[in-house]
Formats: sequence, structure tokens, C-alpha cells
Amino acid sequence: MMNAPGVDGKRRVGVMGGTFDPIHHGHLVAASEVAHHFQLDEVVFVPTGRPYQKSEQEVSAAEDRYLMTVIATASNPRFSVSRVDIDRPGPTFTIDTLRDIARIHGPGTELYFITGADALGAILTWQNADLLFELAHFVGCTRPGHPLHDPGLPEGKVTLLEIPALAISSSECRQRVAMGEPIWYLVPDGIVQYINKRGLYRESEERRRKRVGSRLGILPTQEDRPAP
Ligand SMILES: Nc1ncnc2c1ncn2[C@@H]1O[C@H](COP(=O)(O)OP(=O)(O)OP(=O)(O)O)[C@@H](O)[C@H]1O
Ligand SMILES: O=C(O)c1ccc[n+]([C@@H]2O[C@H](COP(=O)([O-])O)[C@@H](O)[C@H]2O)c1
Repeated sequence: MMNAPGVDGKRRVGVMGGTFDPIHHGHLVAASEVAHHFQLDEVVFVPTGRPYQKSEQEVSAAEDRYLMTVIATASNPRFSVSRVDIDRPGPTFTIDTLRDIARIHGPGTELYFITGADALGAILTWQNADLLFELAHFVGCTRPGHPLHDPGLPEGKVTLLEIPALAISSSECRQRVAMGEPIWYLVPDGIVQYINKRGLYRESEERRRKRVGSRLGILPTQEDRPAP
């Protein structure tokens, strides 16, 4: 969506990067609050392609995460979704995300990269961290369970923003689905329906047997034991 530029002739565009596995109301509230605070013309949600810092975790197919992000943002005319990270091969680096989004939107656009407190705290471990602040202003939003502080980022390049606290995480949503618990109202309704339709996050029969077995004190069978 391309709005007319603001009064100072600049378009302000938020960039909300995430693995979105699945997207939940914590992500949407963070984007909406930052859009309101900075009077953004648009917020572009950018699902990660290969989130290399989550390599120990199984991540759902990029197309499922992309479609869930489209479904969750469809009703907001100022929200859009970009495929730049999922279409770029290799690990996902925000330096590439920001360069691609800046190129697409052209000169006269100011970018605001939106993060939660946990992601902001890790920024200095990101690829080309020193160059990121030339491309965007960074906004760190409060998130329950994660202290919000500036980890020593360049002066004037970061804003810490208090937002309504939503103690929701994608990992808890995945875990709840696997355990057969509801995720209604933690994620938009369409996301509950998409997850059910695609059978995402369901616990495999083998894992369920192991979990229930260990809770009941049943020893694993011979084939459950790792090979010597
Ligand atoms: N409840 C929340 N409140 C504020 N920010 C959030 C919240 N949940 C996620 N974020 C921020 O949204 C961005 C994308 O997060 P991500 O897609 O990894 O979700 P997550 O819930 O942290 O996932 P997981 O539990 O799998 O690690 C990150 O900057 C993260 O800090
Ligand atoms: O650029 C990096 O090196 C880098 C390392 C880890 C995470 N990020 C970005 O941070 C955003 C949130 O990531 P995640 O893994 O918490 O979903 C997302 O846009 C990632 O691409 C970026």
C-alpha cells in the first residue's frame, strides 16, 4: 500500500520482522502501537526465510508462515506483508531485509525496524550490526518476561516503547496446539483455522506415546531407546 507522503514529504514505513510461527496478537499489538506512536504510513511484516539463530528449533515451512502473516494482517489497510526474506536464499539477515525494503520504497522513505525487548537485546549479535542503524531507526517494545534496555546502541537511533503487555509467544502457541489446548484469542481466528486446516504443530503419535508413557512411569520400549 502506498500512501501520500507526510507533511514533511517523507513516508514513514515500519518493518516488523519475525519468524511468525505462528503470528500472534503480541506481534500485531507491537506493530499497531509503533505505527500509532510514530504516525507510520505503513507497516510491512517480513517473515524470515531461514532464521539462523533458531537453528536448534524446527521451523514451519516459509509458505505457511507467509500465508498466516497475510491472513493476520489482511483486515488492516496499513499493514502489508513482504516476501523479501523468504525469497532470498541463505540465512536471513536484517541488513539484507532493510536494504531490500529501502530499495522497494525508494528515496524519501524513513524505515522503523520494530522489535520486542528480547530481539532488541540481541541486536549486537546480528550480522553487520554497526551498519543497521544507518538504514533504520530501531524501536524496542516492552514484552512480558524480557527486560527492556538499550544494549549500547548508537545515540538517537533507538526508541524504547512501553506497549500493552501481552504474555504470548509463538513457542507457547505451538506447544498448546501440540498438547490439544486452545489458542483462541491468543492468535487471530483465521490463524486458529489455518493451523487446524494444515495440521500444523500437532504432536506426532510417537512423541505423544513417549510423553504420556513417561508421565505414567512406563519405561520406553526397546525401539524407543537410542541405538548404542
Ligand atoms: N508478546 C510480544 N510482545 C512484544 N513483542 C513481541 C511479542 N512476541 C514477539 N515479539 C517480537 O516480535 C518479533 C518476532 O518474534 P517471533 O516471530 O520470533 O515470535 P516469538 O513469539 O518470540 O517466537 P518464539 O516463541 O518461537 O521464539 C521479535 O522482535 C519479538 O521480540
Ligand atoms: O540480522 C541478523 O543477524 C538477525 C539475527 C537474528 C534475528 N534477526 C531478525 O530479527 C527479527 C526477529 O527474529 P526472530 O528470530 O526472533 O523471529 C527477524 O526479522 C529476524 O530476521 C536478524
